[in-house]
Amino acid sequence: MSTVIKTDGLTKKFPRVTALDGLTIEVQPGVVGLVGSNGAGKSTLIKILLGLAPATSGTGHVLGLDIATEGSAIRERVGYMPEHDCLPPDVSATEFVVHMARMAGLPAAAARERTADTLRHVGLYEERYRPMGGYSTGMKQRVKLAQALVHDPQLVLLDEPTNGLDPVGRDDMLDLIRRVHTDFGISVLVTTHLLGELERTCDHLVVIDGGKLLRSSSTASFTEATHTLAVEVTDHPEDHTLDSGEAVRERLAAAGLTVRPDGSRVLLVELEGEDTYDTVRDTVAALGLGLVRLEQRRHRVAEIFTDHAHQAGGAPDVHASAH
Ligand SMILES: Nc1ncnc2c1ncn2[C@@H]1O[C@H](COP(=O)(O)OP(=O)(O)OP(=O)(O)O)[C@@H](O)[C@H]1O
Repeated sequence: MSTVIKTDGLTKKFPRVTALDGLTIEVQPGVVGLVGSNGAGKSTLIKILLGLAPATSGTGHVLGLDIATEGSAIRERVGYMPEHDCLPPDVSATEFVVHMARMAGLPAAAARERTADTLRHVGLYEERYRPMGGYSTGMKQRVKLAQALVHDPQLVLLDEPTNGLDPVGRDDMLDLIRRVHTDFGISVLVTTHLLGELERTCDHLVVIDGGKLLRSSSTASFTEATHTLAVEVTDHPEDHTLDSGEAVRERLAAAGLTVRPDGSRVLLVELEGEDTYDTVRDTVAALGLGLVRLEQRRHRVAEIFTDHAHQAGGAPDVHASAH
């Protein structure tokens, strides 16, 4: 596997703010998430990787090409989906994507053929002949994705592609992004400030905050199992005055386990060994209660920000998504 993106000490200073601060990352082929709160430096990084803006210091390579000197060769091989709405309202998706394909150097016939293919791939059919001003946000995002793919790039950089979409639209867009890689073998770098959504879509996550790298590792290692059991119990079938969560908590604590409540009927129990499961099951049964859930908790990507905020003394403004 050859490295897709590599930066070393990449720094971008604006007069008032340092948008990237000595960023060193390495991105392998696949679907990679670039996660960070608003203002973390994601869009700045993308523009520098495309050779559209110079770095203040540091170096970077995209598909082995130097961002400082080989910007146009990078843009030939890389597709870019910008964050903001940038579609002319009076032209149709077909006209626009054909135009972008011609700009990328495709001959007229190939541009028309590739446009039809990519618009079909992103799920735009009859609507593709209508002016884009009348499109929904989801349709506009699809056109933006199609124009990033039309010249058959090796890598696409997608800046907040789920922005403005409702949960269903978001899931559709994330499925589409996953398929860009599985169907065409194109590598993807996708940015978001919504943490949960990328857990299912990406192989690898790069988390940045204030232009600095917080963590870069496989999605699996972000969500690895913890040593905590989540236990959820039912109410007592007859005794409605019983606080079932509290009753279980007292008995488990008396049995020597470390327990803390997490909401009214959920307890987090430190896993001491395999027999912790049996102790929980027996305790719940002895109280005449039922178990709704008994499972080993997984780390959420969001926790990296919480952990970091504890160390740094402030919480970055990152939103956990509804997933
Ligand atoms: N052209 C510019 N001139 C001055 N400051 C800039 C410029 N572009 C970005 N910045 C600043 O650099 C920082 C990083 O911005 P950037 O747009 O890269 O963040 P982001 O993570 O993409 O967030 P968002 O999703 O809100 O765009 C911000 O503080 C921003 O205000």
